[in-house]
Amino acid sequence: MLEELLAGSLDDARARMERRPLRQVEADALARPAALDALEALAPAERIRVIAEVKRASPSRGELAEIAEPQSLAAQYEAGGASAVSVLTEERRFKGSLDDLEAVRKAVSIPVLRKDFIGDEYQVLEARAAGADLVLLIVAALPQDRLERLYELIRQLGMTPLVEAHSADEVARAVDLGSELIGVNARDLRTFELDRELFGRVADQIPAGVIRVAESAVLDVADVQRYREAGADAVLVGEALVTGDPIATLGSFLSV
Ligand SMILES: O=P(O)(O)OC[C@@H](O)[C@@H](O)c1c[nH]c2ccccc12
Repeated sequence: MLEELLAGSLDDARARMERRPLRQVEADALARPAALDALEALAPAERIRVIAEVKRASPSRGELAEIAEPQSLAAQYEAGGASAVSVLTEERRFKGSLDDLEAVRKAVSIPVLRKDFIGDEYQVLEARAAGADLVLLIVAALPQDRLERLYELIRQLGMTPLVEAHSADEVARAVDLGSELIGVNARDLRTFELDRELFGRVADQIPAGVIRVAESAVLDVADVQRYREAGADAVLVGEALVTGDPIATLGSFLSV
């Protein structure tokens, strides 16, 4: 499944590149005001931080919510105390787009993450051209040399890579990169199975000073509490926010 998702995102990017050549996207990326400092926005604090996700659907959970105006949802996330907004830009299975990201970027003043299956430079440039401050890199989807190249490009463009792992080995690869922001996804993107204990098992492998993010299946306050106790600096939450009252849900998560 992960291979299929990555191939789909890369195909869609190639189709966009026919209309908007790399050099043009690069010029747009470089013309943007500087990216926001996501490491500062997500720095460990007394309270857990929330990265709130704009998510309409997913292959594992199906349709989640009609989100006609991603910018209004994101504004609610900011008002509710989120530290950053994640925007799914994958079109086929998550029903997102780069237009969603651009609209969100205009509506909030906290950092915005491009959440997609990133495999080439064009997608990274597009992210910056649309105003992203952070870009997700999924360790399981990329060989180490490609991971390193994309990681460096994200940094050169002034953005912050969020490096996502789903095993002890993948956490080791994320640490080897020198990553300052590491996400542990409870969901296996190959099988879609959940492992809620994974974060607790690998958290100690992440060096002090690196920001630790627990991702996926954070549905209630007890999940947030469990991750906080296991050492999470932040949680990345989609479903619970798009299917409920975002402000009230954020409030309860932030009171942990
Ligand atoms: O909706 P949830 O279970 O709260 O999950 C959010 C986020 O962690 C999830 O969307 C996600 C994490 N890593 C990904 C990689 C690709 C696509 C999606 C994801």
